[in-house]
Amino acid sequence: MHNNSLPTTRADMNPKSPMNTSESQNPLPQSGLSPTEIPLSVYDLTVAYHRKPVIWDVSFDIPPGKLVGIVGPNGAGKSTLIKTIMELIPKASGRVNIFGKPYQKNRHRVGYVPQRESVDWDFPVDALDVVTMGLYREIGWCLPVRKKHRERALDALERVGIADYARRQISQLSGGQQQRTFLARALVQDADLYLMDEPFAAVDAATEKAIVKILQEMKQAGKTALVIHHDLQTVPEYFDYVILLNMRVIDHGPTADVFTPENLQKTYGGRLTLLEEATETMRRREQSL
Ligand SMILES: Nc1ncnc2c1ncn2[C@@H]1O[C@H](COP(=O)(O)OP(=O)(O)OP(=O)(O)O)[C@@H](O)[C@H]1O
Repeated sequence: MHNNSLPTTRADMNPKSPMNTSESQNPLPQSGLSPTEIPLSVYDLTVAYHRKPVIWDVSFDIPPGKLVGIVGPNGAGKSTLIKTIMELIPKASGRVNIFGKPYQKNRHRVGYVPQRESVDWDFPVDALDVVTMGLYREIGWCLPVRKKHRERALDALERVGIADYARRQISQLSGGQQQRTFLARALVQDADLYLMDEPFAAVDAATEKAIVKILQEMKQAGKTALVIHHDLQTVPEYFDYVILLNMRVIDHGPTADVFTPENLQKTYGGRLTLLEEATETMRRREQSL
C-alpha cells in the first residue's frame, strides 16, 4: 500500500494537471431519496499514488436499481475508483458512503468482481471453492462449509452456465469461465450493490450475453451494479446511467443525457476512432427507434 507516501491533504499535491482545468463537477442531483436508499455516494474524492493524484475531486451518487457504466480511457482512474470505494486503496481526501454509511458498516451489501488480471489464477482452488468463498461472511471462516452452502454455490455456477466445471482448478478454466466463476461468487453474496471491474474483458460473445442476462436479472431484483466498461458501442444498450471519468468526472447521469459525442470528446480527447464508432452506434439506434 502507499499510505506512507500519500499526502495528508490535497493542498500537498501538485494540482497542475491539464485535467484540473476542466469544468467543475455537477452538483449532486436532488434525487429526493434518503441517504440510506442511495447505493453509492462519492463526495470530493481524491486519490494519489506516490503523492501523484490519479482521481481528483470526484463526486457523484448513483440511483438504486440501475446498471451504471464507468467509462473512460486507459489510466483514467476507473479501477482506482472501485478499489478506493472498497477501501483497498486509501483516500487522500473525500468521503464514500454505501447506502448512507461508510463501507465498513455496509460491506456485507457489496459484491465485487475483480479485474481478471488482478487474480492469482495459480491458487490451488476449484471453481466451486471460489464461489463458496463468497459465502464466508455468512458461514464464518472457522465453521465447516455445509452441504446447503455448496448447493447454493453450485446454483450460482449453474446460473452463469458453468456448473459442469465446478470441480475444475481455476488455473485450468478459460478466461470466460474464470470471469463467470467470479460473477457466480458475487451472486452468492446476494449483495445490493455490485462493483465490477471490466467483467466483459476478453470474453466471447456467448459469455458477454450471459453476463448481460445476469446484470438484467440483478436489476430486476432491485440490485445496483457499477461496471467498468470499455466498449463504447454497447454502452447505450447495457447501461441506464453512465459516469464519464478521466481523472475527474466529466459528466454523470442517465445514459441518454450524458453519453453524447461532445462528452465523449471531452473524456477521450483525440481518440476519434472510438468516438466515431460510438456516434455511429447512437445514430443507428436513434434511427431504429
Ligand atoms: N499501484 C499503483 N502504483 C502507482 N500508480 C498506479 C498504481 N495503480 C495504478 N496506477 C496509476 O494510476 C492511474 C490510474 O490507474 P487505473 O488502473 O485506476 O486506471 P483505469 O482507468 O482503470 O485504466 P485501464 O482502463 O487501463 O484499466 C494510471 O496512471 C496508473 O498507471
